[in-house]
Amino acid sequence: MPKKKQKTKKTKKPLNKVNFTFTRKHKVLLGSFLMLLGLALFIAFVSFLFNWKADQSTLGQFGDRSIETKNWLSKFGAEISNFFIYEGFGLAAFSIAILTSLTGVYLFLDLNRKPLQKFWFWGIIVMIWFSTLFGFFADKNALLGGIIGFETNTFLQDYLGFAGTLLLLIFIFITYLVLRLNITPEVIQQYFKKTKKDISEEFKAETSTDITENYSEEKIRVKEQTKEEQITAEAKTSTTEETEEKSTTPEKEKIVIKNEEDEGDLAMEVETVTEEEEQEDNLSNRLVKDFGEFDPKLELSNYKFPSIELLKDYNIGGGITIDQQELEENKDNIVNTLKNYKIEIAQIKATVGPTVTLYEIVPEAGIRISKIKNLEDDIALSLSALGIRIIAPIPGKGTIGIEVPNKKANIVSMRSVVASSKFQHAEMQLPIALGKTISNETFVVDLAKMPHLLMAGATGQGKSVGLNCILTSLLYQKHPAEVKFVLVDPKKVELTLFNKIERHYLAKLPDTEEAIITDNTKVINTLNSLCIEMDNRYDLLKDAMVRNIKEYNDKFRARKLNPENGHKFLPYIILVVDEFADLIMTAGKEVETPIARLAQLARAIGIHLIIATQRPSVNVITGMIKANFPARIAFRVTSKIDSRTILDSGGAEQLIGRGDMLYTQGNDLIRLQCAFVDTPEVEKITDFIGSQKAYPDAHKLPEYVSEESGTGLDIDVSERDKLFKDAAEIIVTAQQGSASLLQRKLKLGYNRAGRIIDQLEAAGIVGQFEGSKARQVLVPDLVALEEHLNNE
Ligand SMILES: Nc1ncnc2c1ncn2[C@@H]1O[C@H](COP(=O)(O)OP(=O)(O)OP(=O)(O)O)[C@@H](O)[C@H]1O
Repeated sequence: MPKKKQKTKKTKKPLNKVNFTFTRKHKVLLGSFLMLLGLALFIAFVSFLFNWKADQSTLGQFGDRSIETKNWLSKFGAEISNFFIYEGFGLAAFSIAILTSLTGVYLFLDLNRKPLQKFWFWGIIVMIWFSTLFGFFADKNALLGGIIGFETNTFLQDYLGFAGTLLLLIFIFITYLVLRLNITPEVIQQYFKKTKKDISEEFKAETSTDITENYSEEKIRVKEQTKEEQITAEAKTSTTEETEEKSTTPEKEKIVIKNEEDEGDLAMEVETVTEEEEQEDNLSNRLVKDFGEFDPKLELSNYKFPSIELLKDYNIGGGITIDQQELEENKDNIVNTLKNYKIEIAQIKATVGPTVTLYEIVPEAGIRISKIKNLEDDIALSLSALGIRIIAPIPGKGTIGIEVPNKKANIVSMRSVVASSKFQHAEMQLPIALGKTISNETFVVDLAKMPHLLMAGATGQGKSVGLNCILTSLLYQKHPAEVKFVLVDPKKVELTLFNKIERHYLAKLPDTEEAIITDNTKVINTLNSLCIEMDNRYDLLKDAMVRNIKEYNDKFRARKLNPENGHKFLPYIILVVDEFADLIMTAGKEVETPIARLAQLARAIGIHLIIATQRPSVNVITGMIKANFPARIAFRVTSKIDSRTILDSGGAEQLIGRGDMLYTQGNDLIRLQCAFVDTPEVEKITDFIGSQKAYPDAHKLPEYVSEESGTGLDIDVSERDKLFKDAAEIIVTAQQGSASLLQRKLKLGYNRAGRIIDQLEAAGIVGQFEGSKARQVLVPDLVALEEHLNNE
């Protein structure tokens, strides 16, 4: 090492002309001088380019003051420019001016001198190189390369010829790039990769804000990602992408840092590791770039949503109409009745709704609201009208509301609510246009936020219409890829129309004929199957490190989840049970348990329940069910008790039927007129959808085999599951004895996967159940497995 140091020192010595024992003042002076000298040279050189011919004759007569030169720096300029440019290096001589100024700057600012040496060294090389190169064109313009350039060029050409000289110059150029600028093929490659990444990131940031939201989560996830996942992720890419993949692996970048402080020119190589690129993120970027975001609708990309024309317009004559006389009469009636109870009114205001008119009363000061509340029944009697509901006080206002039904109710058509901008522009996951409020506003709710709905009402009060209204709302907003219905209809008539859209929108158990479930035992299987689906979805969400279905699907769309690992786009699943009472009476706990389980847990994974019943008695709507269904709809019921069961308060018994309803999502009661959609309208919509290209089959729910059909541990070889061998191979390959692995890889239900694991245990392939840990795999590899199975 010391030898090397000495050597380099020697080579550099001639360049180091500045005496650094100078004091600071000297340096400033010399620095300023050199800066200005450099500038003077520059000016002189530029001027020389224009005036050299004119000044040619004046050269060599420096002493003769009478001879004038055109150079901007006169005689000095002409002489020195001639020396450096014409007789020297040609155009490249400009580097002398630059280097002189630069030296001045270094001295002036008292900077480290090491870089300066390098500037001079490389500056002179560049100068000679350029002048030699320009020497090729000396016959065209002698100034280009100067005499030195011309001479060097001719000298080289004499020995190497034209091609040889050119090749030598190219070699020197490469030497410069490599040694001076540290440009190597890897650096160039790295640069392009980085630019590409930057562009795609920019693109990504613009197109998907959600992705940026998830970025930090994504980062954590990628860090925690197992090696196995990475391998499978990579395996997914085609062979052509493979080469690209290799280059995206974390890569060591060598940066040569030359320690300027060091005596001599000892270069130190510092290995820095470039920021680990996020494998999956990167892969997903590339996939998105190549194929675009995953589009769940692609398979039915030509699907057309039903048009609004399919719905009937019931209010051809315009909006809501009410008789002025009826309004006056009702007002007088209210005022007089209250007067009888010594309640004076300060103000009264009417809001006309589709079915009822709300009279808002401000009582005179000093009248207690509780008094009015207590007189509710008497007032209703005195007004002798059906369906009066008193709201005392109206939440959020200091007024009392009296709702009086209109003599002639206006139908709120489904068409009007579907066409409303509130519904059309609803930024909701599962928007439902329920109907109109008392002030005639379209009422739109998000089923995903509810997250489950309990619906009750005596027969003939509008329940079925209500269900159709909900289903129609979703058909108008959601593509078949985004939502699937599981319909349970013990009455066998209400929902049959939806059979036509089975292969578009319905989900069913494998190996069942009918998608709409009318048989109670099938309901139990379906509910349990939904529980399996729920568990599976939770596994997927956990694996994807997301909290809910929306985030999951966003991530899947952005191709950040690998389908090879069982990931898929998850449609919302909406379970609709018409006539729940019937079901719970016949099946009891067997139905209640999975329903309660789903209601408790399914919100995050996109399974929502809508349960309707005629009899809202406590043995139908049990505490457990009620607790998990915060959103309720009550149509007219026959008794206050029923109203309490469904709404936790009275009121529903005073409704007027025909779609008049109360809606609550846990706090306030909202009176709504349900939108009316008639069977022929539903038929038109389902016909329209049904006539379009469909999926090959209804959406498959996971298989559920009831517990009773399960067998003990000492399973007969002949009774083994048909997928036993496949399962064994998966378990042995992965060396991980877990049922969820089988669920994912073989797309099985939990129970079946569990049974196969039991069979594997009986066969001695996996060890015993060890609580939360995965079972031990007792067979080391596939060859051993083959032997093991042959020896049985
Ligand atoms: N929103 C509504 N607007 C106007 N009329 C309605 C509305 N909802 C229901 N009706 C009227 O009430 C009738 C009964 O409605 P629906 O069939 O929905 O009752 P239901 O509660 O389902 O009865 P059941 O429980 O016996 O099936 C309808 O045929 C219709 O005439």
